[in-house]
Formats: sequence, C-alpha cells, structure tokens
Amino acid sequence: MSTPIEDYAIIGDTETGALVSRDGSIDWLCLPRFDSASCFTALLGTPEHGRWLLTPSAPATTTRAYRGDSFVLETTHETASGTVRVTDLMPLADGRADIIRRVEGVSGRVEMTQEWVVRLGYGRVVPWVSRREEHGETLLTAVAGPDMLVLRGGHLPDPDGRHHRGRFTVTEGDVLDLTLTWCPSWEPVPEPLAVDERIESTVERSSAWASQCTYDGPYRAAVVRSLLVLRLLTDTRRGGIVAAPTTSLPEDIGGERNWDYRYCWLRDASLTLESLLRSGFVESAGRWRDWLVRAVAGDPEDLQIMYAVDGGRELPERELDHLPGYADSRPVRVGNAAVDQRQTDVLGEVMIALEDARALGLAESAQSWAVQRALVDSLVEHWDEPDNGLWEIRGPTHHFTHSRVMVWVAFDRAVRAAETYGYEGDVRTWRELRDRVHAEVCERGWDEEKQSFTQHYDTDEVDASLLLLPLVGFLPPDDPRVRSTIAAVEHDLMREGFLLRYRTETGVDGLAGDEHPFLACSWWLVSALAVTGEVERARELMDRLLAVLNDVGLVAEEYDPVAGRQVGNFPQAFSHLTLIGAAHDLAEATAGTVGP
Ligand SMILES: OC[C@H]1O[C@H](O[C@H]2O[C@H](CO)[C@@H](O)[C@H](O)[C@H]2O)[C@H](O)[C@@H](O)[C@@H]1O
Repeated sequence: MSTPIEDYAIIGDTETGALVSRDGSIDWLCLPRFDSASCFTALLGTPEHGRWLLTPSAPATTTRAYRGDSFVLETTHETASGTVRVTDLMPLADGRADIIRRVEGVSGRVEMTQEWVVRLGYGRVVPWVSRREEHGETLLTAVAGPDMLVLRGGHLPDPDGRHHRGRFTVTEGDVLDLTLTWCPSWEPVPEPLAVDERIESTVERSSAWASQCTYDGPYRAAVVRSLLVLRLLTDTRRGGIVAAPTTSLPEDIGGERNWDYRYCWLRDASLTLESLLRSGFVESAGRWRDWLVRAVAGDPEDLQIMYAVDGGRELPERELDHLPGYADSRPVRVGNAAVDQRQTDVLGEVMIALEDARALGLAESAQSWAVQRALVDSLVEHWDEPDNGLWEIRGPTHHFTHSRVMVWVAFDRAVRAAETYGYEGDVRTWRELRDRVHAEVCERGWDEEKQSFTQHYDTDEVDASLLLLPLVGFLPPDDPRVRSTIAAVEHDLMREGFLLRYRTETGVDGLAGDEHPFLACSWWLVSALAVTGEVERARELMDRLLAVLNDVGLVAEEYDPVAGRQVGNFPQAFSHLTLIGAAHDLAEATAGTVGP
C-alpha cells in the first residue's frame, strides 16, 4: 500500500528536497540537485527501491510541525513506553548536500528501528557499502559510480543482506544525531557537520527570509508556508525554479498521467515570481530574471517552454520500467516531452512577471530588455500558429483561447514597457497585433449561444484558464462576458466543489484515463470571484480549498474529492502560488480596492 501523498512532508536545502513520511521514512531524495537521479525511491516503488526509515518499533501516535517559518520538521511519536522527537532537515546555504536526523528522548524509553537502503540511479543501482574510520569516527559509505553517500552518527545500522538495519533505545534527555552527506565518489569524505549550529542557522535563515513578507491579510499562515514552498523550489545557486520536487506522482491513481516536474517551466516560474513580488520579495526577481536571460540566450526561435534548473536544454523523456510507480501507476517518467511543444502563452507570463518586477524597482540589466524585445519580435512571426496550450496537451494542436489571450498580453506588456520606460522596439507593429488578436479572441473565442468564451476556436467546451481573462486585464471584471464565462466554467467543470481544468471526455489532451480537479484552477476561481465582487462565494471556496492542505500546509497538484486524497506531484508550485494569489485578491476585494 502506497503512503498517502498528504502523509508526506518536505525538507530541502533549495537545491534539492526529500519527502519524509509521517512514520519517519524518507522515501524520495534526489542528490545533489532536484533533477539528479534519486537514491531513495520507495515513493515510486517499494522499500527495496531505497529509503531511510527511522521510527519507533512499537505503534505510536504521531504529530508533526515545522519549526517556525522553516522546513525543519519536528515529528513527535508517542508510544506506550515513552515519547520521542525526530528533527529532520537539510541545512541551508553551506554549499553541501546533507540530511540531519536528530532523535531526542522526550519521556520514558522508546525503542527505534532504523533501515537504511540506498539504491542509486532511481532505485536500480545497489551501491558498495563499507564501514570505515575517517575524521576520528566510524561511518558508512555507499558508493556507486560518481556518487558517494556518507552516513554518520551513533547507532549506525548493521548489514543485513543488501540492507542496513538496526534498533536502539532512546531514554528521556538523550540526543542522538545521524547525518547523511552526498559527495562525488572521487572526493575525500566531507568533514562532519556542526549539527547544533546547522539546525539553528537553518531556522534563523528561513525565518529571516519569511519575515520580509508584506502580506498581512486573512489566511496569512497558509500564504507564508506557500511562499516558503516557492522559495524551497527555487534553486538559489543556479536561479531556476522547479515546478515540483517529484516525478510521476499520478494525476489518476493507477493511470498513465505521470509526469516529471523537476524542471523550470517559464510559465510556472513566471507565476511563482509574480506571487513572490506581490508578497514583497523583490530580490528573488533579479536572480530569476538573470537566469531567464541566460537560459533563453541565443536565437529567440530556439526558445523552449522549460529548461533544467541550471538552464540546460536537454530533457528527453524516458520511462523507468524497473519501477512499478506510485500505487502501481505506470509508467514512471523522467524528462519531459513537453519541452518540445509550442505553448504560445509562455511569453505573456514572462512579460507580466518582468513588468511587475520593473514596477517594483528592478532596473533592466544590459541584456534583459534586448532579450524581451527579441522574444516579442519572434512572436510577431509566430503569433498566429496553433499550439499545445498551457495544459501541454498531447493531442492535436489548436488555437487555444487562453494562448491567444496571452499573445495579447505579451504585445500589451511590450507596448507598455516602451511607452512607460522609453525602451526601444517596433511598437507600432506590437500595438497593431495586440489590437488584432484582441478582436480575434472576442470574435472566434466567444460562443454566443453558450454566452461564454471557449477552450479553443473550434469547440463549445470551456476551460478553467478562461478565468484568467479578467486577472490579466484582457477584459474588465465587470464585463458581462467575463461574468457569464465564470458561470459557464463553474457549471461545466465543478466536481464536488472543486474545479477541473477541462473535460477530459472530449479527448482534447490525447491521453487515456481521467484526472481530478486541478487545485490551481480552483484557486483561480477564488480570484475570479473576488475581483468580480462575489466575495462571500470566494471566501467559501477558499475555506474549502484550505481544508485540503495537509497538516504541515502542503498541497499537491490535484485533489480527489471523493476519496479525500491529494494526487499528482507534491508539493506543487502552481497550487501554492495560486493560493497566494487568491489570498491577495480576496484581501484586496474585501478592502474594496478591487472589483466593480
Ligand atoms: O496534462 C498533461 C501535461 O501535464 C504536465 O503539465 C502540467 O504541469 C506543468 C508543470 O506544473 C504545468 O506548467 C502545465 O500547465 C500542466 O499541464 C506535464 O508536464 C506535461 O508533460 C503533460 O503533457
């Protein structure tokens, strides 16, 4: 039986992250980067595919929470014989890749069970494990090819076939530290960590970052945790922002809708940036803008919709047949074939984020306007082409209404930049195309009978992305077409109180199976209701959505309201950033600064 997704918490050092289950098993970890191969992969298979379990031997009642505004996870297990606390973290900002697991006896006596099963290469490669003396201590090293993992601390587990297992007892007042460190296998074993200092400085660093948050409205705790998730998913060394730290957590349990999200989508990253900027984090904008300029450098015709975290372009999609998948959801995929798709919306999202950054005082760098201008000029050549849309459909391309709206956005923001800041460019052409595509959407994307905008130009189906029309300024919130489109989206796509992206029954996405409500779309609905003055309904939906977050404030891509389970990759930036946007929109609508 797979562990429910919501039973996981994440720890991370902003270059990679690990999923820790409620009962203390680290079932997913890629080292040293988000997009490296995993060394613990039980999440997508069985314990045989690698995990690090640290749990009471006897049944326990477990509670957990992050320490303050950090990802230092404290899990407390209460057993019949006593209580123990396990603190899990990946220390921040020391240029290393480590996990610390501190076990503290709170009361009585608790026997702990440990199992350390390292399987490199996404659960396939059994490493050579040795017990050795280094730096005056005994430690275990697991080596295979380019990777070495070093386990140190009291009560190291003993070999047991191809596993390492052990038991030890903790009594009140005991403090026992275990650490795991990754390094290239050809390098010397790294120095031991100063554990107390690393725990304290990680909490302090993270809390200091969170304290810059300027959002002071309702749902603040959920907003701050979501901002922290976005920060965790931002690679602070390389500047890329991953969509989620996992691959192939299924959208449809048992189905084939399993994708690798450990990459930097220009769409998700731009939207992440908007949320950070709106909440007071201007510094992050500069770093990401510089990443963007490096990633898209070269011929604008070669623009990709996603990149590796370091800006690399090669993300070939392949299936890992040796893994059974989460709850038997095959295939497990790494890489992402959507990298080669045309998704015309992307430039619009980038232009909004960069406009927001500019408005908050981020000056253009030597290359940044030149790059934006080149990308907009390239859109002049391609604006009319059909595309795969923001949902990255794998069926035939269409003129998706949302993509056409985002073409309008790209030209609109380019014109505004030139008009407001005097930047150079072919403003006349941009203005002309902006107006032309606006008129086209209002004609070809509108269904008079249904009184709604449509998913694409050749259908009367709707799509949740249409909720963005008032949010990106394509039409004012009080336009009757906006209101009736929101009503049509709710009517056609609402399932048990949560919103689908679109109806899969039409076959538009070219995939087998179904999916569940997409949480970002439900949060867009909160925003759309808020800006159109339906504040009470917006608040009701927001409360329903926040009830879906797990006990440590994390949320996946989708939610199965019938089974009451989170599904899809976890935690997902898209879900968390739209939560932040919805809170802002609700707060502003309540304060009367938005809406008709
Ligand atoms: O639905 C099929 C597609 O699903 C994934 O895309 C989704 O995730 C992206 C990252 O968060 C997001 O940008 C996109 O809007 C979502 O549809 C997957 O990456 C695609 O390969 C797949 O075709």
